[in-house]
Amino acid sequence: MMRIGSIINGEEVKGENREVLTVLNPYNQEVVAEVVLAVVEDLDKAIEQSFEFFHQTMKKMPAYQRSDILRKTADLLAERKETFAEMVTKEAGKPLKYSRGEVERSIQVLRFASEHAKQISSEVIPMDAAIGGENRLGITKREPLGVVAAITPFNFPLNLSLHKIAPAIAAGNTIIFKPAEKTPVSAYMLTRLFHEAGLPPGALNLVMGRGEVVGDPLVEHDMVHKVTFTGSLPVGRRIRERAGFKKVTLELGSNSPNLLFDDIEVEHVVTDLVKGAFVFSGQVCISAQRVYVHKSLYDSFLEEYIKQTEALNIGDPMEEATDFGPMISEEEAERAKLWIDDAVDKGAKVEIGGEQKGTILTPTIITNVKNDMKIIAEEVFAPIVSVLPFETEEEVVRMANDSIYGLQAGVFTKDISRAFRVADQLEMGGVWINEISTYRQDNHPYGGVKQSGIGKEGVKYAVEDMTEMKFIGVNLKDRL
Ligand SMILES: NC(=O)c1ccc[n+]([C@@H]2O[C@H](COP(=O)([O-])OP(=O)(O)OC[C@H]3O[C@@H](n4cnc5c(N)ncnc54)[C@H](O)[C@@H]3O)[C@@H](O)[C@H]2O)c1
Ligand SMILES: O=C[C@H](O)CS(=O)(=O)O
Repeated sequence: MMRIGSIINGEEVKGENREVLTVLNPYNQEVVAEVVLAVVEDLDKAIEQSFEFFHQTMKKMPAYQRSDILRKTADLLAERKETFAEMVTKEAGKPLKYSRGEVERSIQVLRFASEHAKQISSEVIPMDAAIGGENRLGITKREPLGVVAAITPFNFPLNLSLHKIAPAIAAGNTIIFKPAEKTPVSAYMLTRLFHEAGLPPGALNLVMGRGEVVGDPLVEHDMVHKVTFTGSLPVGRRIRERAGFKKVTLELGSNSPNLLFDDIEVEHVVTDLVKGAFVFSGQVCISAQRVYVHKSLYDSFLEEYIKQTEALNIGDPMEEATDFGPMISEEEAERAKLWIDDAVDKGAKVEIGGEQKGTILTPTIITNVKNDMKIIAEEVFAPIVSVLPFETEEEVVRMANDSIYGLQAGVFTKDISRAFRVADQLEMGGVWINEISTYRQDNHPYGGVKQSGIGKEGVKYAVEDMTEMKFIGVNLKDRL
């Protein structure tokens, strides 16, 4: 039996009088590991150590060393790709082929960060642009912040953790890493990997703990300079309220819309949208939740969407051929099923799916939906997609924007003018043209507007948010 704990200054904490959490495989309920959870005293020790290490060592570490460590971590992860992918599948229930995809992306994130560590550059200000600014020199520098608290969700336990840890190291910060309770083993393996690649243990401390126990003390601690969080809206809101003057990045939820105009080839778009709505059972923050289809294509689209959804291979996520596996827990599957029932009670029609047994909720397409239904108004975070007809561009933009969220959208049309016009009007952090909302590359700016979040990730942009700009001016007149 694997038994793991927090890693503070390189030492694993498995002492007495601590709660032990059992990690279960969401597909077959087999025990994956036991985790000894941190108490608040462990957290305090980790933060104090991290603060000390930042001031003594990390902020003086040159860029080439930080870059080397990130590159070596990428190399090690590439060597152990299969072991990491299997662990993500075991603890999160993600089909193996998608876990492999997550590891591939994680390697790239590390490589982007390794390259960017050497590119964090300054600016020379044209001081003589201001009256009296002659004979003055002005430069900016980007300085690391100090201790960064990285709080992460279960759904991409490697990649979304790396979107915080890798830029933090590139920028020269130290990190307190608080992973999701459901997926602590990949977080543990990742932390060990960094240390093996040469990152001094004090630069990355792993604190295993329940959000409701260690969350507030971590976010409120005076020695923490920044909180970067990916997760749900209620927790994000709580963090925002408690963080005080700290810098905060919040990557939260969404009910992403996809807009299909009347000039598209239905078949290919359907293939992408099957993946876009059902990959990892819809537990993706940019999952295609609302699909707006021009009424001239609506019937043919729906028929093809149902046909291709029926062909998904549902089963054990460890099997190579599996497209679709469990949700993270039975409670989550039951919660999503209740949302379907609520919609049906209000007049919606289930076109396919909607059957729940244990952690499996079959891929579900729903029509006849209205804006007051939870499956439209809230983030479903489950394999449920709604298909809605529209007539005019103005109407569909209004429907897509009628949401508290604004993370990412997809717009499909051959008309380039319309594509840009619509992209401009959508209240989103990101808009893809002729690509589904669920697509993300790890080097573009990524982050929501409205209640989808604050700040941007995508390595270069996260580094900006994890550094402080300092101005240094020089009076060059000979006055001394
Ligand atoms: N925008 C994005 O980039 C993005 C990416 C992935 C997931 N998400 C969102 O994440 C959610 C699903 O993930 P989840 O169920 O793991 O989210 P969650 O909010 O339940 O948990 C996320 C993390 O927050 C911690 N936490 C819980 N209470 C806390 C508190 N009071 N203070 C500090 N931390 C606390 C948890 O322990 C976990 O580590 C969805 O809403 C999804 O949209 C967003
Ligand atoms: O769950 C939301 C994530 O941001 C998706 S991805 O890992 O960035 O593709």
